[in-house]
Amino acid sequence: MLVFPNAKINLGLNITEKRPDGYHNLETIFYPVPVEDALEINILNEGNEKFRLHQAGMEIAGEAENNLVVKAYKLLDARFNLPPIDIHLFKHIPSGAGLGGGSADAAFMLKLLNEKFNLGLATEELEDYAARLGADCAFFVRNQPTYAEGIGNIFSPITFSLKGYQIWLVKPDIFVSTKDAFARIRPHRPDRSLKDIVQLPVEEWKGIMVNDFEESVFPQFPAIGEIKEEMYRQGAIYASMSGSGSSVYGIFKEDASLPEVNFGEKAFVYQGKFE
Ligand SMILES: C[C@](O)(CO)[C@H](O)COP(=O)(O)OP(=O)(O)OC[C@H]1O[C@@H](n2ccc(N)nc2=O)[C@H](O)[C@@H]1O
Ligand SMILES: Nc1ncnc2c1ncn2[C@@H]1O[C@H](COP(=O)(O)OP(=O)(O)OP(=O)(O)O)[C@@H](O)[C@H]1O
Repeated sequence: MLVFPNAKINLGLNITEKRPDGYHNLETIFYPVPVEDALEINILNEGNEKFRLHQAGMEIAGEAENNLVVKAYKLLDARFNLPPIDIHLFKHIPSGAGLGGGSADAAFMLKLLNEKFNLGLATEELEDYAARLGADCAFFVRNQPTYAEGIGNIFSPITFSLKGYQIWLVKPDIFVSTKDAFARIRPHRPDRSLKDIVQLPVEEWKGIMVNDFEESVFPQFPAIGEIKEEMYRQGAIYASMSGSGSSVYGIFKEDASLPEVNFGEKAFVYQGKFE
């Protein structure tokens, strides 16, 4: 069975307060984007290990045991004693990008196992398991536009669509530490909730819908801020960094023609349409 875990972007991100446990409360909107990994599982009929992970595409750091698809398998295996599986993961979503690629893989693995082995888990149960693997992981179970609050783990659905608009996504070869990015922020409550802002026409988002991380990340890594400026120069109706970076997206009208711009040899660039 083969699935295509997709990335997400954050539409706005307000860091509202620092909590006694060191984490931060925030509000953001997760929106699915059609940049995808590929994930396949088959029953493993040889050898005596529980799983084998074959990875291709972009490299990700760390041991197989730490891969979130393996963690997802182990989580359900502990309850259901699953058959051994052969896992093929093709990475296309850049890591450390604020695109949630690892979380998407994990959530899609949970859904895949549920279906392949007829585990009968309801959506809510899948979300509970996903939440144990990462704060934004549960979003990918439903994979619908979602307003998130708390530490990014309390969800409510929102109805609006970017269908028809184009997206231009760039991840430069720059690593931003999420932990450091949070540490540099002075949390504050926004004047207006994202829930309201997102209902305005996209043309009106500029200057109102804000990602608080930009204020701390752009001065440290000016090249990331320059990508955002370039997108506006090229006619974006809205542009922003996603999550704590380092990726930046621009939203363009359906009929805009997007140019080829060199953001560096190692940059990841995607141009496509929202589905
Ligand atoms: C900023 C977002 O990208 C928004 O989508 C995510 O909340 C970040 O999620 P993530 O990359 O999975 O980050 P995690 O691995 O959970 O957290 C990394 C570090 O960021 C800080 N952290 C994270 C989430 C949060 N609500 N408050 C925090 O202060 C903590 O120091 C934590 O140790
Ligand atoms: N299947 C996986 N794909 C990518 N990264 C994984 C995976 N499993 C574990 N990881 C680890 O998770 C880290 C974060 O990867 P991820 O792709 O979720 O990036 P991110 O852009 O930081 O996501 P977020 O939007 O949650 O901040 C990687 O550095 C990697 O070590």
